Amino acid sequence: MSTTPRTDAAEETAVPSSDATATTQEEISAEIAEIAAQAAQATPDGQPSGARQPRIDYPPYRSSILRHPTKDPRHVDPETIERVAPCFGHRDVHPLEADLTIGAHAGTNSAVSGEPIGERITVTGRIVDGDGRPVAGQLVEIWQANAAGRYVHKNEQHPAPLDPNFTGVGRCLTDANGDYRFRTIKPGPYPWGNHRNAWRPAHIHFSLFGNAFTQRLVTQMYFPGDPLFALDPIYQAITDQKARDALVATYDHDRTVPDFSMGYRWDIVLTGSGRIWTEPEK
Ligand SMILES: O=C(O)c1ccc(O)c(O)c1
Repeated sequence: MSTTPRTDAAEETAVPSSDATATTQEEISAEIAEIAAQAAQATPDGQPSGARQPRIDYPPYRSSILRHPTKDPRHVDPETIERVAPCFGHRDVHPLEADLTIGAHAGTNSAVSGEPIGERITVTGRIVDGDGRPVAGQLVEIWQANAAGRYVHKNEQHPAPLDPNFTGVGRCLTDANGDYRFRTIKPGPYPWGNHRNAWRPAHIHFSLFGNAFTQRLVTQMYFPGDPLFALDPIYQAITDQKARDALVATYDHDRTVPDFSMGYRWDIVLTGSGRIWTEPEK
Protein backbone atom coordinates (compact mmCIF):
# COMPACT_ATOMS: atom_id res chain seq x y z
CA MET A 1 0.00 0.00 0.00
CA SER A 2 1.27 3.49 -0.67
CA THR A 3 0.58 6.64 1.33
CA THR A 4 -1.11 9.75 0.02
CA PRO A 5 0.30 13.26 0.48
CA ARG A 6 -1.84 15.52 2.65
CA THR A 7 -3.43 18.29 0.65
CA ASP A 8 -5.55 19.71 3.44
CA ALA A 9 -3.61 22.84 4.40
CA ALA A 10 -6.37 25.14 3.15
CA GLU A 11 -8.98 23.20 5.11
CA GLU A 12 -7.07 24.03 8.25
CA THR A 13 -7.55 27.76 7.85
CA ALA A 14 -11.07 27.61 9.23
CA VAL A 15 -10.57 30.09 12.09
CA PRO A 16 -12.37 33.37 11.37
CA SER A 17 -10.32 36.49 11.91
CA SER A 18 -13.20 38.65 13.17
CA ASP A 19 -12.19 38.61 16.86
CA ALA A 20 -8.57 39.51 16.22
CA THR A 21 -7.49 42.33 18.51
CA ALA A 22 -4.71 43.76 16.33
CA THR A 23 -5.72 45.43 13.09
CA THR A 24 -2.74 47.23 11.64
CA GLN A 25 0.41 45.53 10.48
CA GLU A 26 2.36 47.31 13.23
CA GLU A 27 -0.08 46.12 15.89
CA ILE A 28 0.05 42.58 14.58
CA SER A 29 3.86 42.63 14.53
CA ALA A 30 3.91 44.03 18.06
CA GLU A 31 1.47 41.39 19.25
CA ILE A 32 3.50 38.62 17.67
CA ALA A 33 6.74 40.02 19.10
CA GLU A 34 5.27 40.32 22.59
CA ILE A 35 3.94 36.80 22.67
CA ALA A 36 7.12 35.45 21.08
CA ALA A 37 9.07 37.11 23.90
CA GLN A 38 6.79 35.48 26.48
CA ALA A 39 7.13 32.15 24.74
CA ALA A 40 10.91 32.45 24.81
CA GLN A 41 10.81 32.91 28.61
CA ALA A 42 8.39 30.12 29.30
CA THR A 43 9.09 26.44 29.52
CA PRO A 44 5.75 25.14 28.23
CA ASP A 45 5.23 21.42 28.25
CA GLY A 46 8.56 20.97 29.95
CA GLN A 47 10.46 22.34 26.95
CA PRO A 48 13.58 24.32 27.75
CA SER A 49 13.62 27.95 26.68
CA GLY A 50 14.90 28.14 23.11
CA ALA A 51 13.68 24.64 22.31
CA ARG A 52 13.70 23.68 18.65
CA GLN A 53 10.05 22.68 18.73
CA PRO A 54 7.37 25.38 19.14
CA ARG A 55 4.64 25.50 21.73
CA ILE A 56 1.70 23.44 20.57
CA ASP A 57 -0.70 26.17 21.75
CA TYR A 58 0.74 29.44 20.52
CA PRO A 59 -1.87 32.25 20.67
CA PRO A 60 -0.70 34.27 17.64
CA TYR A 61 -1.10 31.08 15.54
CA ARG A 62 -4.78 31.13 16.33
CA SER A 63 -5.96 27.76 15.18
CA SER A 64 -3.21 26.05 17.21
CA ILE A 65 -5.30 26.92 20.29
CA LEU A 66 -8.29 25.12 18.84
CA ARG A 67 -6.61 22.05 17.51
CA HIS A 68 -3.57 21.31 19.61
CA PRO A 69 -3.63 17.93 21.35
CA THR A 70 -5.16 18.07 24.82
CA LYS A 71 -4.46 14.49 25.82
CA ASP A 72 -1.29 12.49 26.16
CA PRO A 73 -0.31 10.65 23.01
CA ARG A 74 -1.66 7.12 22.88
CA HIS A 75 1.13 4.67 23.41
CA VAL A 76 1.20 1.74 21.05
CA ASP A 77 3.34 -1.28 20.63
CA PRO A 78 5.45 -0.40 17.56
CA GLU A 79 5.62 -4.00 16.37
CA THR A 80 1.86 -4.41 16.46
CA ILE A 81 1.33 -1.14 14.56
CA GLU A 82 3.84 -2.09 11.89
CA ARG A 83 1.79 -5.17 11.02
CA VAL A 84 -1.14 -3.01 9.83
CA ALA A 85 0.40 0.40 9.05
CA PRO A 86 0.88 1.58 5.44
CA CYS A 87 4.15 0.63 3.87
CA PHE A 88 5.55 1.05 0.39
CA GLY A 89 8.27 -0.21 -1.85
CA HIS A 90 10.30 1.17 -4.71
CA ARG A 91 7.74 -0.03 -7.23
CA ASP A 92 5.02 2.13 -5.60
CA VAL A 93 6.83 5.42 -6.19
CA HIS A 94 7.53 6.32 -9.80
CA PRO A 95 10.52 8.62 -10.46
CA LEU A 96 8.28 11.00 -12.44
CA GLU A 97 6.29 11.73 -9.30
CA ALA A 98 9.20 13.91 -8.17
CA ASP A 99 8.63 16.29 -11.09
CA LEU A 100 5.63 18.50 -10.34
CA THR A 101 6.06 20.34 -13.65
CA ILE A 102 5.24 17.50 -15.98
CA GLY A 103 2.25 15.48 -17.11
CA ALA A 104 0.05 13.14 -15.21
CA HIS A 105 1.56 10.11 -13.60
CA ALA A 106 0.01 7.75 -11.09
CA GLY A 107 -2.68 10.27 -10.24
CA THR A 108 -0.33 12.88 -8.81
CA ASN A 109 0.69 15.52 -11.33
CA SER A 110 -2.00 16.52 -13.74
CA ALA A 111 -0.55 18.80 -16.39
CA VAL A 112 -3.19 18.90 -19.09
CA SER A 113 -2.06 21.45 -21.63
CA GLY A 114 1.58 22.24 -21.07
CA GLU A 115 3.84 23.41 -18.30
CA PRO A 116 2.75 25.20 -15.13
CA ILE A 117 3.25 28.96 -14.86
CA GLY A 118 5.94 30.20 -12.51
CA GLU A 119 9.59 30.10 -11.61
CA ARG A 120 10.96 26.58 -12.14
CA ILE A 121 13.02 25.35 -9.21
CA THR A 122 14.77 22.19 -8.15
CA VAL A 123 14.80 21.42 -4.45
CA THR A 124 17.31 18.82 -3.30
CA GLY A 125 18.79 17.82 0.00
CA ARG A 126 19.89 15.05 2.27
CA ILE A 127 17.92 13.43 5.04
CA VAL A 128 20.05 12.31 7.96
CA ASP A 129 19.51 10.98 11.46
CA GLY A 130 20.83 12.65 14.60
CA ASP A 131 24.29 11.13 14.05
CA GLY A 132 24.51 12.41 10.47
CA ARG A 133 23.83 9.01 8.90
CA PRO A 134 21.87 9.19 5.64
CA VAL A 135 18.33 7.84 5.76
CA ALA A 136 18.00 5.84 2.54
CA GLY A 137 14.77 4.70 0.93
CA GLN A 138 12.84 7.39 2.79
CA LEU A 139 9.44 8.36 1.43
CA VAL A 140 9.38 12.16 1.04
CA GLU A 141 6.02 13.71 0.10
CA ILE A 142 5.47 17.39 -0.68
CA TRP A 143 2.48 19.63 -1.26
CA GLN A 144 2.36 23.35 -1.99
CA ALA A 145 0.47 26.30 -3.44
CA ASN A 146 1.00 27.28 -7.07
CA ALA A 147 2.95 30.35 -8.22
CA ALA A 148 -0.08 32.53 -7.44
CA GLY A 149 -0.32 31.22 -3.89
CA ARG A 150 -3.34 29.01 -4.57
CA TYR A 151 -3.81 25.44 -3.34
CA VAL A 152 -5.84 22.86 -5.21
CA HIS A 153 -8.36 22.17 -2.48
CA LYS A 154 -12.15 22.20 -2.27
CA ASN A 155 -12.15 24.62 0.68
CA GLU A 156 -9.56 27.00 -0.77
CA GLN A 157 -10.66 30.63 -0.28
CA HIS A 158 -7.86 32.51 -2.05
CA PRO A 159 -9.31 34.01 -5.26
CA ALA A 160 -6.04 33.60 -7.18
CA PRO A 161 -6.03 31.55 -10.38
CA LEU A 162 -5.73 27.80 -10.36
CA ASP A 163 -3.12 26.48 -12.75
CA PRO A 164 -4.54 23.66 -14.87
CA ASN A 165 -1.05 22.26 -15.20
CA PHE A 166 -0.18 22.16 -11.52
CA THR A 167 -1.55 20.19 -8.58
CA GLY A 168 1.33 20.96 -6.23
CA VAL A 169 1.70 17.37 -5.04
CA GLY A 170 4.70 15.09 -5.45
CA ARG A 171 6.80 12.43 -3.78
CA CYS A 172 10.05 10.51 -4.07
CA LEU A 173 12.30 8.11 -2.22
CA THR A 174 15.73 9.07 -0.95
CA ASP A 175 18.65 7.33 -2.60
CA ALA A 176 21.44 5.41 -0.87
CA ASN A 177 23.01 8.73 0.26
CA GLY A 178 19.75 9.94 1.78
CA ASP A 179 19.34 12.47 -1.04
CA TYR A 180 15.97 13.56 -2.38
CA ARG A 181 15.24 15.74 -5.40
CA PHE A 182 12.13 17.52 -6.67
CA ARG A 183 11.46 19.73 -9.64
CA THR A 184 8.62 22.16 -9.09
CA ILE A 185 7.45 25.78 -9.30
CA LYS A 186 8.25 28.33 -6.62
CA PRO A 187 5.05 28.73 -4.57
CA GLY A 188 3.59 32.20 -4.01
CA PRO A 189 2.85 33.68 -0.57
CA TYR A 190 -0.46 32.43 0.81
CA PRO A 191 -3.16 34.56 2.48
CA TRP A 192 -4.87 32.83 5.40
CA GLY A 193 -7.48 33.81 7.96
CA ASN A 194 -5.22 33.91 11.02
CA HIS A 195 -5.47 37.69 11.40
CA ARG A 196 -6.12 40.70 9.19
CA ASN A 197 -3.80 40.75 6.17
CA ALA A 198 -2.09 37.52 7.23
CA TRP A 199 0.14 36.01 4.54
CA ARG A 200 2.23 32.89 4.94
CA PRO A 201 5.78 33.10 3.60
CA ALA A 202 6.21 30.99 0.45
CA HIS A 203 6.67 27.44 1.65
CA ILE A 204 6.59 23.79 0.66
CA HIS A 205 5.09 21.22 3.03
CA PHE A 206 7.16 18.09 3.54
CA SER A 207 6.10 14.75 5.01
CA LEU A 208 8.99 12.51 6.00
CA PHE A 209 7.93 8.96 6.45
CA GLY A 210 10.91 7.76 8.48
CA ASN A 211 11.58 4.07 8.52
CA ALA A 212 8.06 3.24 9.65
CA PHE A 213 4.59 4.81 9.80
CA THR A 214 4.95 5.62 13.51
CA GLN A 215 7.93 7.87 12.72
CA ARG A 216 6.22 10.13 10.16
CA LEU A 217 7.05 13.84 10.54
CA VAL A 218 5.47 16.83 8.82
CA THR A 219 7.42 20.07 8.37
CA GLN A 220 7.79 23.07 6.02
CA MET A 221 10.58 24.49 3.89
CA TYR A 222 10.91 28.25 3.35
CA PHE A 223 12.86 30.37 0.86
CA PRO A 224 15.78 32.60 1.87
CA GLY A 225 15.17 36.25 2.73
CA ASP A 226 11.38 36.13 2.79
CA PRO A 227 10.07 39.46 4.18
CA LEU A 228 7.08 37.65 5.68
CA PHE A 229 9.11 35.71 8.28
CA ALA A 230 8.80 38.53 10.80
CA LEU A 231 5.02 38.58 10.41
CA ASP A 232 4.30 34.86 10.33
CA PRO A 233 3.10 33.36 13.63
CA ILE A 234 3.94 29.82 12.52
CA TYR A 235 7.56 30.78 11.87
CA GLN A 236 7.61 33.06 14.94
CA ALA A 237 6.27 30.26 17.16
CA ILE A 238 9.77 28.80 16.92
CA THR A 239 11.90 30.70 19.40
CA ASP A 240 15.28 29.20 18.60
CA GLN A 241 16.96 31.03 15.70
CA LYS A 242 18.94 27.94 14.66
CA ALA A 243 15.72 25.96 14.47
CA ARG A 244 14.19 28.71 12.31
CA ASP A 245 17.23 28.82 10.04
CA ALA A 246 17.05 25.05 9.61
CA LEU A 247 13.70 25.50 7.85
CA VAL A 248 15.07 27.88 5.23
CA ALA A 249 16.53 26.44 2.03
CA THR A 250 19.82 27.75 0.65
CA TYR A 251 20.06 29.09 -2.86
CA ASP A 252 22.63 26.88 -4.61
CA HIS A 253 23.96 28.11 -7.92
CA ASP A 254 25.58 24.74 -8.60
CA ARG A 255 22.11 23.23 -8.62
CA THR A 256 20.73 25.94 -10.84
CA VAL A 257 20.29 24.50 -14.33
CA PRO A 258 21.47 26.94 -17.03
CA ASP A 259 18.61 28.50 -18.98
CA PHE A 260 16.15 26.33 -17.08
CA SER A 261 15.67 26.44 -13.30
CA MET A 262 16.85 27.85 -9.97
CA GLY A 263 18.46 25.46 -7.48
CA TYR A 264 17.79 25.22 -3.74
CA ARG A 265 19.26 22.91 -1.14
CA TRP A 266 17.49 21.89 2.03
CA ASP A 267 18.91 19.23 4.35
CA ILE A 268 16.81 17.64 7.06
CA VAL A 269 17.84 16.13 10.41
CA LEU A 270 15.22 13.71 11.68
CA THR A 271 16.34 13.04 15.25
CA GLY A 272 18.59 14.25 18.04
CA SER A 273 19.29 17.78 19.27
CA GLY A 274 19.32 19.19 15.71
CA ARG A 275 15.95 17.65 14.87
CA ILE A 276 13.93 19.67 12.38
CA TRP A 277 10.88 21.64 13.56
CA THR A 278 7.79 19.57 12.95
CA GLU A 279 4.11 20.41 12.93
CA PRO A 280 2.32 19.25 16.08
CA GLU A 281 0.13 16.20 15.57
CA LYS A 282 -3.46 17.27 15.16
O1 LIG B 1 -2.15 25.89 10.00
C1 LIG B 1 -2.75 26.51 9.13
O2 LIG B 1 -3.86 26.98 9.35
C2 LIG B 1 -2.11 26.71 7.81
C3 LIG B 1 -2.79 27.31 6.79
C4 LIG B 1 -2.20 27.47 5.55
C5 LIG B 1 -0.91 27.05 5.36
O3 LIG B 1 -0.27 27.20 4.19
C6 LIG B 1 -0.23 26.46 6.41
O4 LIG B 1 1.02 26.06 6.19
C7 LIG B 1 -0.83 26.28 7.62
